[in-house]
This record gives sequence, structure tokens and C-alpha cells, in this order.
Amino acid sequence: MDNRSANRRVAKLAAHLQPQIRRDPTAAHKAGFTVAVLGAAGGIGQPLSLLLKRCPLVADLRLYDVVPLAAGVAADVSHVNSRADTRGFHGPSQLPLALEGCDLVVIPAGVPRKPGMTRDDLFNINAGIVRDLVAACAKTCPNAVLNVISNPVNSTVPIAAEVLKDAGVYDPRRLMGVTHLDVMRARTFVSRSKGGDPNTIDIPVVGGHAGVTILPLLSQTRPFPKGGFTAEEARALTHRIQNGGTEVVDAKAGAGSATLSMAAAAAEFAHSVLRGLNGERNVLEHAFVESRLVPGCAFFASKVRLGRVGVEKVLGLGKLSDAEAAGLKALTPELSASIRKGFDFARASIPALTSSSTANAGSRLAAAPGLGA
Ligand SMILES: NC(=O)C1=CN([C@@H]2O[C@H](COP(=O)(O)OP(=O)(O)OC[C@H]3O[C@@H](n4cnc5c(N)ncnc54)[C@H](O)[C@@H]3O)[C@@H](O)[C@H]2O)C=CC1
Ligand SMILES: O=C([O-])CC(=O)C(=O)O
Repeated sequence: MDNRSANRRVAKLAAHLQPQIRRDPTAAHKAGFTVAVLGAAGGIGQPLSLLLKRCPLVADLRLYDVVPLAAGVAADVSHVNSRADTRGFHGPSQLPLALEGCDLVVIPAGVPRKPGMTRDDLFNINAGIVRDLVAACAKTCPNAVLNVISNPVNSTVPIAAEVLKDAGVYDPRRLMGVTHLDVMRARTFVSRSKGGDPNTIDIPVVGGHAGVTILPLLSQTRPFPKGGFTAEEARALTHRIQNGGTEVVDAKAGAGSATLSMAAAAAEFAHSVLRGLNGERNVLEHAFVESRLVPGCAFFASKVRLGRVGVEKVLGLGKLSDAEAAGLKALTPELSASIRKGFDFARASIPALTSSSTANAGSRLAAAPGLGA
């Protein structure tokens, strides 16, 4: 074979292989991602760490907690045969080591509810925990995507935003409150009562992550159940989805709140974030993010499109039924107050919202497109 026909054959072979290379979702980031779990020794942290160890897009898994058990959890999880290198870290002196080079940091650190408590009752303890952990992220891995699980999410996410702004590294596309458990509950409860496959049924859940601020949009259920929802069915399902967390808190009778279902939700959500970072197109999830969807609510949970930078686009709410529109009106004052409470706490407790760091934050923010829908 002469050189020219050999070259032609190579070119033909390359052209044949090219589409397959482009279709390989991991091709863009062969090395995989570095992910940290902060609060890894806890009720959510342990099963979440296990599930992330199984995630094919995780190459380096860092398990951090204030308690030394983090090392034991890491030793245990590390024996699972998957590609992710797994290490444990404990105590504030090891936090920078845990965060160094992270692409994604998942934060379930903090105390859970007991029966009779609201999520807001956790504010006094968890607000400071989230503030300090996010400050460490701002310093060591300012470009990481943050998934905040710690309650009250309606306030801890605004706290995280203020801390990041103060450090001059806030990019709204990389800060997400995890509300995916509400979506999972909606899928489960609706498919059990009305039929349909809980794996594929699509039900938007918007607003926030506490009581009436959790607003399932049952009228947008796809596929829509035969016969639809009666007003009473819609009311009962909405109530159950809004109170799913309390159902578990009461069933655990003082021993904590949802941990296993939350770990499943956080792992599924983290996997979607990594798929987006990896360049996969059209990854859609719900998350509590900076938003302009609802006046008065600087953060709002809605469907978002995830991509290489985190949240690429906040999608609209679609057409609401009359009952859903009333639910949206009813949730706005509570959600808005919880967001303000987070902002106020952060602004009062961040020692230096100095003019220099504020100027710095301004320049970073100007470079980062907002998330208005
Ligand atoms: N977003 C959501 O949908 C959900 C949120 N949650 C919230 O997640 C949080 C954690 O819940 P659980 O895992 O059940 O609690 P847990 O008490 O079992 O675990 C919390 C872990 O955080 C650790 N921790 C405390 N302070 C820390 C710090 N400064 N740095 C690192 N680690 C720290 C503790 O040592 C413990 O291992 C709670 O605030 C809970 O309300 C729970 C379920 C659903
Ligand atoms: O209810 C709680 O305290 C924990 C939580 O956020 C949930 O299960 O949705």
C-alpha cells in the first residue's frame, strides 16, 4: 500500500471513530472529579459517602468531619471496589487538606431535627457551622460547586452566598441548596397513589425546603395521570410532600431525621452536577439557587439546567393551577423572611465585610452572569 492510500485509510478510520469519541460522556474529563463530603461521619454523611464512592465520575473522594470517625468511615468505604481514591480528614486543621482541588463539595454537616422542632429551630447551631465551612471552601477551593444540605436550607444557602461574596469568590452558578429529596418524595407519593413509574415520572417541586415553602406543581406531572387529581387528592398529596421530613422525624422518635433517603437524593443530585461539569448536555434537576423568578425571594427552588459551570439556566415555573398559584402567594412571605434571616446573620457575623473585600466581590460578580430566569 502506498503512503497516500495508507493516509486515506487512517483518515477514514479516524472519521469513523470520531463520533464515538464525542458520544463518550467521560471523554472530556477522563481523570474524574474530586469531591468532598463535609459531615461525612453523620447519618447522611456515611451512606452518602458510600454512594459517592460508587459514582463513576468520582476519582478522588475526601471524607471530612469534626469527629475522628471520619477516618474510620473512609477506611470502611475505601474497600468498595470502585475507582475513587478515598481518604478521611478530621478537625479544622485538616479541613484545607480535604478541600484542596475539589470540584464539588457536599455539605450535610450540622444537627438534625427532633420531633416538635421546625427546621428553623436548627438555625442557631447550623448557621455558624455552614458559615465556617463555606468560608474554608472560599479560601481553599473557590471554584468548587457547593451543594448545601444542612438545614434550614432556606437560610443556610443565603448565608453561604454572603460568605462567598465577602471572600470575593461568589458565582451564583456554583451554589445550590439540595431540595432533591422533595422531588423524590413527590415522585414516590404520586406514583403510589395515582400510578406511573416513580423512576421516570416528572413532578416539579419549587419554592424552598420547609413546610409550606415546598410547593409541588402536581398540575405539571408528566405523564399526567389518567383522570387527573381531584382537589382533595391534590391537597392531600401536597400536604404529604410538604411534611415528608416531619413524617420521618416523628417515625424516628428523637433519633434524627431522614438520612438514607437524603443520602440517595444527595448522591443522585451530585451525580447530575458532575454529569453537567463533565459536559453532558441538558441535565435537568431542581435546586434552591439564586433566582429572579419570584419577586422578594432572592433564592428559589425550581428546575435548573446543569452544565460545565454549574447552574447554566434557571427554568421558568410554567403554568400554575389556581391552587398552586395560591400556594406560591402563601409561601413567599415565609421564604423571603428565611432568606433575610440568613443574610442578616451572615452580614452581622462575618467579621470583615470590609470595603476592600466588597469591592473584590463586585468585580467577581460582574464577571459572573446572574441566574435570573
Ligand atoms: N436538605 C435536605 O433535604 C435535608 C437536610 N437535612 C439536614 O442535614 C443535616 C445533617 O443531618 P444528619 O446527617 O442526620 O445529622 P447527624 O447529626 O447524623 O450528622 C451530622 C454530622 O455533621 C458533623 N458536624 C457537625 N459540625 C461539623 C463541622 N463544623 N464540620 C464538619 N462536620 C460537622 C457531625 O459530627 C456529624 O457527623 C441536618 O441539618 C439536617 O436537618 C436532613 C435531611 C434532608
Ligand atoms: O425534616 C427534616 O428535618 C430533614 C429534612 O429536611 C427532610 O427530611 O426533608
